[in-house]
Amino acid sequence: MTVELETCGLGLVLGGRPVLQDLSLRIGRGWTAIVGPNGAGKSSLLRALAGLLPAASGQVLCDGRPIASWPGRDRAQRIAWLAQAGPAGELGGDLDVAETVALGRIARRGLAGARNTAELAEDRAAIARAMALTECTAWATRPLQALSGGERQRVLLARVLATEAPMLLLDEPTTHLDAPHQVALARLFRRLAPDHGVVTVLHDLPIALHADRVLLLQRGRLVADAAPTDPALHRALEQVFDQAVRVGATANGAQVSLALDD
Ligand SMILES: Nc1ncnc2c1ncn2[C@@H]1O[C@H](COP(=O)(O)OP(=O)(O)OP(=O)(O)O)[C@@H](O)[C@H]1O
Repeated sequence: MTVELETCGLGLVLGGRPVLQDLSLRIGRGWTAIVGPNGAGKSSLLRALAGLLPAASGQVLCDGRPIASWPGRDRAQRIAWLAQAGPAGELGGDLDVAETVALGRIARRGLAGARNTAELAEDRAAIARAMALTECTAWATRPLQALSGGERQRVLLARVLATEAPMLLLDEPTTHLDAPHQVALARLFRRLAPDHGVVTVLHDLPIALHADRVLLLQRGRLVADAAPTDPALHRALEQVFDQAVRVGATANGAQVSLALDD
């Protein structure tokens, strides 16, 4: 199954203020990175794509139908959403790691869960696969609350992967991850990209520039939608980030450096 999300002239208003304005784009298969300054509207766009925020104007379509018209279970089987990492205390009470990952299967099947032994085997295999992909198998019986920030982030990613949804909307998935696990995650997104939509909000530009496509938001507007190799994107990034970064083309794509010198 593949899923296509589309925003048509999307506008969002939060707390009486416009947060997104007149945003039109289509997202299907491939890895799309959403970047931009704090408050640009990245998380709000992701939540709107997930059907979690109502449009003030325009609309969000999932496979051509308004996102709000999809029954919850059908939508959950198509789209999985990872929230921005919050304090540990906000997360599921006393659940252990395997139970937390298994919540991804409840999102897919509903509370009744597997209806027969074949579905139960599917659930177990999906949970094991997701935990292996994020390298958290060894912690299966540890309480989620007892993990470090980076370990917890990997478990929450595993929960999203366990849904086996074809469209993954991930808000700052690299938060708390060390460099090797950031790289592992970028490789995973590349591996998933041929038959999934993987949409990641990222502050980490070096990682974002390994996506297939980069969306640059500024003050609620889309200012660039381009391949990471596009020099116009590099110029737009330097401008939007107020010359605090320098972006240049390399043989393999693009390179980002921080402009620390005066
Ligand atoms: N519930 C809310 N009520 C009022 N304003 C909100 C609400 N949520 C977000 N905003 C505002 O909407 C704007 C966009 O927020 P959003 O979280 O989408 O930005 P972002 O690009 O993801 O930022 P960051 O990089 O800091 O995570 C911000 O100005 C924010 O203050």
